[in-house]
Amino acid sequence: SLFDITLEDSKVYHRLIGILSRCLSLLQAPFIFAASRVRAWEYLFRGTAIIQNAFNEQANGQPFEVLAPDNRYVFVTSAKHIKEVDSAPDTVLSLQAASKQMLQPNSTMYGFNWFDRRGTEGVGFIRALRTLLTNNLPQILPGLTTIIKVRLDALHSESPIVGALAYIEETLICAEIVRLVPKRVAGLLGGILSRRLRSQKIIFDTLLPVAEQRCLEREQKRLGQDVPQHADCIQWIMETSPSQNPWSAARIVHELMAIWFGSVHALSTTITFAIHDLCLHPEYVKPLREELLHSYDRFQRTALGLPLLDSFIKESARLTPVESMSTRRSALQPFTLSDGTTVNVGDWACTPVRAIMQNAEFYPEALAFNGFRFIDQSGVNVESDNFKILQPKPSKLTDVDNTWHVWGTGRMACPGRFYAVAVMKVIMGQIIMNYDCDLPDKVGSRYLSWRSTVLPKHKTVVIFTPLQLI
Ligand code: HEM
Repeated sequence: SLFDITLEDSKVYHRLIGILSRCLSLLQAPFIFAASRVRAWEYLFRGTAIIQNAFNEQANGQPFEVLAPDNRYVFVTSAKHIKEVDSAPDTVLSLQAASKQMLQPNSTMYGFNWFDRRGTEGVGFIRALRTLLTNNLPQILPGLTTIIKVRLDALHSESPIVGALAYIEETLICAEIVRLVPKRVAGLLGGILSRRLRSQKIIFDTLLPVAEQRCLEREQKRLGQDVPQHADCIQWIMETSPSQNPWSAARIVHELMAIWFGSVHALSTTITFAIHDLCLHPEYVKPLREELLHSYDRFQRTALGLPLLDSFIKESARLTPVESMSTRRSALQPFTLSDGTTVNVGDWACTPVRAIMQNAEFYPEALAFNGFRFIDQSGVNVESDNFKILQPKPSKLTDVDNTWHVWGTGRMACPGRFYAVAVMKVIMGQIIMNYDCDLPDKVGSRYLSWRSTVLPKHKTVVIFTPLQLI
């Protein structure tokens, strides 16, 4: 009957549609996969923009995901989720495992291979840096001021000088290569590269005899002999290492190399951007110079003060942070946030530090440079109307909170931040008090972007003119 034919036809039709849509979905799956892989590789070159776009489009207080060739990143944005990440045990979400993946220490730090789990060999370095180094700043700063002053003079007469950052650059490049090649060849390639990298060997060989002497003195002290007193990081790292199983000289040097990496790169880049900002906003030079001439000596003696400079560097770090990703934790076990988002083994939980710091919800006139936005109005006298104190609450560069993730968040926030800020103030202070700076090309691009990191371009020129010559 007509009805039977129609029914039969419609069955054939539906079957055909079914086959067609299965074929399409079979074709679509590889297409979607290929597109997501292309996007993952794009992350290497446009990571900062990709994170920002994902934050703008998807976040709204919720976690969002970004893919890289070797990782899935789950960005958390709300105070609640940040707390959940911070409270996860070190056996589940690990900062050390994330750092290990980033730096590939086995290939870049002279065979150092630290444990994924934090605290396996103690966390003495926290006391060494957060407490002992910070407490000793008043003793360190006068000497450091002299070193920086002499070094700036030398740089000025010999410029351009490069090479001081070779260890950091070689470490990053080597670690990136090892991260991106297939796992089967990563070990072999890492071995070849590490034998060819000279800077890590030079650092290791230079520090080893010093650490050996300190270990010898440790032994002599144990036997009741008189030994020299040392107040420096080598000594503090040695003294805060596990007492049951005292570290060898090589182990101490490895720890120093890891800390060195973490400290030098972020510090030098942050200062470079702050110098650029001084050139781009010259109206800040006068009040900053006045503050320094009036209060630098006190700062040198106490490591405290200089609120205008503090706020200026903070504003520079807010608008040009070195990193767009903070609070990195690699999942050693699956982890689920309270909204159901999962972080699988090998994925990272992290925070979008740049996007949060440039969010108008937390920072009024978020994209405008306001060098004194963080100062406490009651304590400082800034005469010009050009300088707006925009934040509802004053804050310091060393602060850590849910809208300021430059130092990480929660219990693992950077223990070197008090030292880092003091060093930045010494360098910026010496530059502002002794030089006028100028950026001849104010409109050209000054940054390189790789993954979530922004670096100043080598070819960006800043002219330093000594003040007495003006
Ligand atoms: C501008 C300079 C610096 C920046 C932006 C910076 C930033 C950071 C960040 C984001 C973390 C991760 C915290 C987390 O994930 O919650 C960290 C950790 C760390 N930083 Fe810094 N840092 C700087 C300078 C320094 C300096 C100068 C030192 C040493 C003197 C240092 C030593 C460390 C150490 C040892 C850790 C690991 C902490 C842990 O495992 O608990 N940093 N830093």
